[in-house]
Amino acid sequence: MTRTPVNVTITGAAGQIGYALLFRIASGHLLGADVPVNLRLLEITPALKAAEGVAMELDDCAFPLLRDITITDQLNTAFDGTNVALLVGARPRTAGMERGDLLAANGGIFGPQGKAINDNAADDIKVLVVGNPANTNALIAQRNAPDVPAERFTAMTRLDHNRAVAQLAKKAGVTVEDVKRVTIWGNHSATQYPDVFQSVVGGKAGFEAIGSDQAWLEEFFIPKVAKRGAEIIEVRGASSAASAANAAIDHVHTWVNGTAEGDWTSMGIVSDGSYGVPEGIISSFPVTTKEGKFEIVQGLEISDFSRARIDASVAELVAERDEVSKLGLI
Ligand SMILES: NC(=O)c1ccc[n+]([C@@H]2O[C@H](COP(=O)([O-])OP(=O)(O)OC[C@H]3O[C@@H](n4cnc5c(N)ncnc54)[C@H](O)[C@@H]3O)[C@@H](O)[C@H]2O)c1
Ligand SMILES: O=C(O)C[C@H](O)C(=O)O
Repeated sequence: MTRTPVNVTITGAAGQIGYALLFRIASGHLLGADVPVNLRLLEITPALKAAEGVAMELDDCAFPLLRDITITDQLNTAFDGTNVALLVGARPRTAGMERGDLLAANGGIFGPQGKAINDNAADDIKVLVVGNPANTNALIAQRNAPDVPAERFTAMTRLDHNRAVAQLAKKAGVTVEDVKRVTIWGNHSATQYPDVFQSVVGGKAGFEAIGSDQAWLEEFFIPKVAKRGAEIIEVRGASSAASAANAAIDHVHTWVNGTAEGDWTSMGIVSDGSYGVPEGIISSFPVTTKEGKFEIVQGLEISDFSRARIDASVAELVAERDEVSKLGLI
């Protein structure tokens, strides 16, 4: 194999999502079965030993595509020549913490990481932020990387997208491949709006395919998808890990390799003002991707029902942006 390896940096590499992610990256699921990778694992100092243990297991898999593993607690080393950065490690919310405290704690992580990406990463860097609050953490990183094109910073709403697809397929009695054009709008939080009105399910308009069941949509589907993260925490006793890692793989794979003809995906991206979402915030939109670039799907008709829900989630993002701005993080 003669291809130059792609440098992939994973922060929080010794955590739950890291453990579910690394083996799939090393076996070719992120970038393709013919793309060799170098892995850069960034962890906080106390977790370096655990990261070494994960690296030992990666070695023991003898993955043909895995060329090199670097384990470090140094930002400049972690992002040196990085082509793809998966920013997973974050400060979780703990008891008694207000939103402002959480944003400030994460600002201390994502600001310096953005700067290190700015100063060290490869010219074609693509960044996916998974660590919560993902949209605003991505905004902080992006604003601290003024030399990197803003569109290279994205936040993960693919897990929400996949959750919506799965619920729609179940309701309509079709397979997940038969569910297309679902959109997650807004924030990766309970205010997000999973939109079925543009979707195509089993070849029919999505709303028709769910029996035009408005009550199911409002009382079951929307809260089920928007609050699924909390439901997983309650039932599993820990936040989603394998499904989050799977969504991160899907997000980058789709970004690099393109969306299927006639379909789209959902990504948290810097708004260009489309659909009335204020320019500059990182909000989820319907996007198509091709050759490593994405475009917002334009011209969708937005009903009053959808508009109110998009606006509510966007208002939350604006409030988060204002808060991190007040804290001097952007
Ligand atoms: N966007 C989504 O859809 C989505 C879904 C699931 C989870 N998440 C979020 O992903 C994050 C990680 O989840 P997890 O289950 O892997 O958590 P985890 O606690 O198991 O692992 C997090 C890891 O990050 C490391 N870390 C903390 N600060 C760091 C820093 N400054 N630099 C490098 N590493 C650092 C920790 O040492 C730990 O190993 C959480 O914020 C979680 O809420 C997001
Ligand atoms: O970690 C969380 O708070 C939940 C997570 O973002 C999820 O959607 O599963």
